[in-house]
Amino acid sequence: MAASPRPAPVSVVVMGVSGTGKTTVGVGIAEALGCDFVEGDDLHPAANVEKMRSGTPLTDEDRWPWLRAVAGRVGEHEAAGTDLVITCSALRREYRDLLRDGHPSVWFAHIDTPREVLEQRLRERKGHYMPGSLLDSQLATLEPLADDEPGHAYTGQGSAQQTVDGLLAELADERPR
Ligand SMILES: Nc1ncnc2c1ncn2[C@@H]1O[C@H](COP(=O)(O)OP(=O)(O)OP(=O)(O)O)[C@@H](O)[C@H]1O
Ligand SMILES: O=C(O)[C@H](O)[C@@H](O)[C@H](O)[C@H](O)CO
Repeated sequence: MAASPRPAPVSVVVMGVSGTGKTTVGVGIAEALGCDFVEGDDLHPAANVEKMRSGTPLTDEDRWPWLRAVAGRVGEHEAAGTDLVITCSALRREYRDLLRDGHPSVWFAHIDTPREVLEQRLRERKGHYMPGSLLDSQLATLEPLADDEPGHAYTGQGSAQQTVDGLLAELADERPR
């Protein structure tokens, strides 16, 4: 009997504004899938990190090299045939189109969290370079997923585990493993 074909790899891009829970939830999704987790923030050029630390929003020009680095990681996993979970704010449609270009494995998991909850989380979070003052620009830049983009938006209002489980259920529905 022929072995059943392996499912095509999936690259879950956990997206959303600062403080929405990308890292927390992304780690949980990667554990459940048993795959690599990559912190997309670690791929920012040092100049971008300094800019955010000083409270200045990034521009498109600042973000392009970073987005290309994120896409590069997706490409490496596709070439190896392995699943991946990677965090990347991916706030605008144009950014997501770049990530998806030539990368059919990409599936966007948008964590959509109300502003009041985000403010509270950013106030309580310690030891991170991203100041809460950048939340306005993050929310103003965010373009929600359109119907023709692969992925799903899920509320980040519940516990992190609820968000992990909700996104995994959508993924299982849309990209059966
Ligand atoms: N229900 C929840 N889901 C996710 N994170 C939560 C939740 N409740 C509290 N948090 C906390 O919110 C903070 C922000 O989460 P996290 O760092 O994962 O967000 P992020 O989207 O990766 O942020 P950034 O893009 O700024 O790095 C953390 O301190 C996390 O522990
Ligand atoms: O596109 C952006 O403005 C940035 O990627 C930010 O979203 C940060 O990387 C992240 O949120 C760090 O806290």
